[in-house]
Amino acid sequence: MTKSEPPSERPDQQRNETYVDHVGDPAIGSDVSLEWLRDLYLPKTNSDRTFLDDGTVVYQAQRTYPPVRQLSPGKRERILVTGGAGFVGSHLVDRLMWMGHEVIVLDNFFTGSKRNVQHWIGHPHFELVSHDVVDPFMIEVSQIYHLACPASPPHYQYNPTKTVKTSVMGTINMLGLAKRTKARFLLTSTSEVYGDPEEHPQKETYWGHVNPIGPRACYDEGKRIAETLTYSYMRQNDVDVRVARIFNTFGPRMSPADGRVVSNFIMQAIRGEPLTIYGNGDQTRSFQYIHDLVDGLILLMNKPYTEPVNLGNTEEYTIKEFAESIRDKVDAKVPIKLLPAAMDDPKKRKPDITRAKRYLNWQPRFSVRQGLQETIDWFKLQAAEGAI
Ligand SMILES: O=c1ccn([C@@H]2O[C@H](COP(=O)(O)OP(=O)(O)O[C@H]3OC[C@@H](O)[C@H](O)[C@H]3O)[C@@H](O)[C@H]2O)c(=O)[nH]1
Repeated sequence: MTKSEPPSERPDQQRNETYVDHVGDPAIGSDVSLEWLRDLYLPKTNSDRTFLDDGTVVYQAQRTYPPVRQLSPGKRERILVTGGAGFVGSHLVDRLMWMGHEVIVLDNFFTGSKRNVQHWIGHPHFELVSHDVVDPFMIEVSQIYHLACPASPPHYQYNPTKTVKTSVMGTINMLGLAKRTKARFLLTSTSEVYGDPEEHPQKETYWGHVNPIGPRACYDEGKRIAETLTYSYMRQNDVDVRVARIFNTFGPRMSPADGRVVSNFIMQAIRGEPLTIYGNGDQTRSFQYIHDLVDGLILLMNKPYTEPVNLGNTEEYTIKEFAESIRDKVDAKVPIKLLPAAMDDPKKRKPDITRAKRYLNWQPRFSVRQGLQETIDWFKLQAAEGAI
């Protein structure tokens, strides 16, 4: 693999923050250099495609795959990742592949994209299956990371009944599979189970404040029942379970049409359009960079802790501050436009990560600043290639 330099602009150094160049945990073999990961989504050269002057693109068959660790067959897990072609799923797949495991991805490509995992297609350790988790799926595996579900508010509200079906039937199907194969099962739940929280920051012991009939309910309540199902299978059927409650996460491979705040603001700034704030911008969110989340998910899967665990960064911003910070970073001279507030939009959100620290020895390493720079670099590359 070619050794690449860190990006020329390192704003973290301006604030004397540490520049993260390694992620993962050597104790479980998930440690890897940021260079290796960056080569997958921000390659120095495009070895797999050529853009021609007539506006066409020629994709070439890849001759070599990214290097992966050698793992003895006894240590190699067969891992199913539902939603593995999505934003979070594809980064998780990259890391599991790096670790030397065998990975099977299920995705219905509603919000996921084949392009996110194209660098693994044909690899002897990798399989991509087009399948909707609402329908049962039979396979022999030793671990299941169950991610499949639209996660951005516009996507999950687009077809709310389908979102509920995905959470309920999809989770039953995957828990059934875990029960039959005795696979360890990890549910990716969400900070949205806390609703519009009356406790701040949110601890895992907080029961939440969710409107069961509002526009967000299909996702919030869907994930809450997915958690209920997970612990029912644990108590009733001895399924070995893990539950991660994921807080706002961003990074390369977020779909530009995703509709979440990070991708919206970056795309708007790059296009020179006003940044759209819903409400007055005083609502807060705490944003974590994708590689931190992946570290947390793999640690959780590999530790014996079965209660829900918050995974998120504690750096909390108002949406107004966040808009200004993205505008500065992209160096865009665009106005901010206030739009009506979204119904039931949580007014504040910040994780208490004491549990993750104690039981997983995990805490975020990336500053929002470094993560944003890498994400902006990625969106700019997509725009330059005409992909967005
Ligand atoms: O263009 C935009 C988009 C969003 N926003 C605001 O920015 C905040 C964050 O919105 P996002 O859509 O990014 O994400 P939300 O926090 O509402 O939901 C997210 O929560 C946690 C995850 O499980 C999910 O990925 C997602 O549901 C909200 O207050 C929203 O109203 C804007 O002001 N402008």
